[in-house]
Amino acid sequence: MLKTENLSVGYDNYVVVEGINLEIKNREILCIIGPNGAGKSTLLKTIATYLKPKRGIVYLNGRNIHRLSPREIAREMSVVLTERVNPGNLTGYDIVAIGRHPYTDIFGRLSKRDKEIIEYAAASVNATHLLSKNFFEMSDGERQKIMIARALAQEPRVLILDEPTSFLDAKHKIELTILLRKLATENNLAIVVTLHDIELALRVADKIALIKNGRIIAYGHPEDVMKREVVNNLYDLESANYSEVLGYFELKSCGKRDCKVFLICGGGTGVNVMRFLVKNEYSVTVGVLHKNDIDYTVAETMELKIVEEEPYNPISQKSYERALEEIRSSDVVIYTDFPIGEMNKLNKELVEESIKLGKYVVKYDGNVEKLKERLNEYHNYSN
Ligand SMILES: Nc1ncnc2c1ncn2[C@@H]1O[C@H](COP(=O)(O)OP(=O)(O)OP(=O)(O)O)[C@@H](O)[C@H]1O
Repeated sequence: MLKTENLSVGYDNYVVVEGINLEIKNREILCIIGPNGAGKSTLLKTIATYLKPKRGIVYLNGRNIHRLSPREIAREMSVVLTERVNPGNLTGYDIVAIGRHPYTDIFGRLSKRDKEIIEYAAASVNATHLLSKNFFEMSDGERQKIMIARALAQEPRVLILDEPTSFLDAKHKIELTILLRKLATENNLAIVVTLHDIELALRVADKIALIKNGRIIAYGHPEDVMKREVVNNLYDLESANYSEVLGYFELKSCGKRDCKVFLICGGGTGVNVMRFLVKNEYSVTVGVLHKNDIDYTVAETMELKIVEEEPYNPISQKSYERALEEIRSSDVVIYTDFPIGEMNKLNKELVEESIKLGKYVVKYDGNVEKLKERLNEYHNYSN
């Protein structure tokens, strides 16, 4: 449907991104990801013919898009940019109806079918209630929905969207990304979209292109592309790490606080405790964790110290001893309500041993406020 060949994009006297070779077929979503100012919008504007390429060609169905007439393009492709539009005193309906212009007569008269499509487009982004509202009275999120409905009313085969989720709340962000997936799969659309939400991109995109420093640094299936080093490098991350298993970031432990905590958990019961402790700059060691435990993944992403065990092996005496050694040098031991089985029963002994050693032992029962109170008690007591 859409292909760029050795494309360079930019403005009057400078190139922003060069050597862009991307291809998107119908039923596919291509997500463009990159830090602020990387050139994502510039690329989309060039594909959408609002800007001329500095070099190279954009093909739409095998034809150079920059040689097609605006009407020819409008019947194939619709574009939603982030720029604020000021359409004057128009209603949501009027705006969505603009999407029908490539199909109406010179007087812009709407047929019965046009009207049905307008209503269908609004309904598909949950914006029916906005059709009678004045555009200038809408919230940013409502405007965004109407602009997307306008693009859908155009019945495009290619849809270009620049940051379509930027003003939407969590529910509508998810709904919109699901809608994009549906439009691609069920309506055979080819969709090019820029998103800052990499977790959503990972979940809906068929292809992903990462832009940094004026070039595409990675391009392919998100599952192949979104590796820790690649994403960390994309955003020059220093205080967080991306995890491909979690599909998101975790803060890195800095351990600035002069309090060493040993956490005994497993099966995901430790995730919230780790997030709380890392946010509050505790120095944390976790164990004994099997390497296939989700708590291990989170701890490893946070770069916590881990006493680890191989998957599906019972905790060995060696790991147990290592954990005990860590506990001896810890100020506080926290344990969660972790499930106990043959593989991790020595973790229960670690809790008992911590009590015998006279450590300040706290049970986390799922309530962070209570955990915080117990830790404050410890701090007041130890001061
Ligand atoms: N109209 C313009 N004229 C000249 N330079 C521009 C223009 N618009 C953007 N730029 C510059 O081009 C570069 C890329 O901008 P662009 O808007 O494409 O980035 P982006 O990746 O979409 O960023 P963001 O994530 O912040 O939206 C930036 O350095 C920006 O300052």
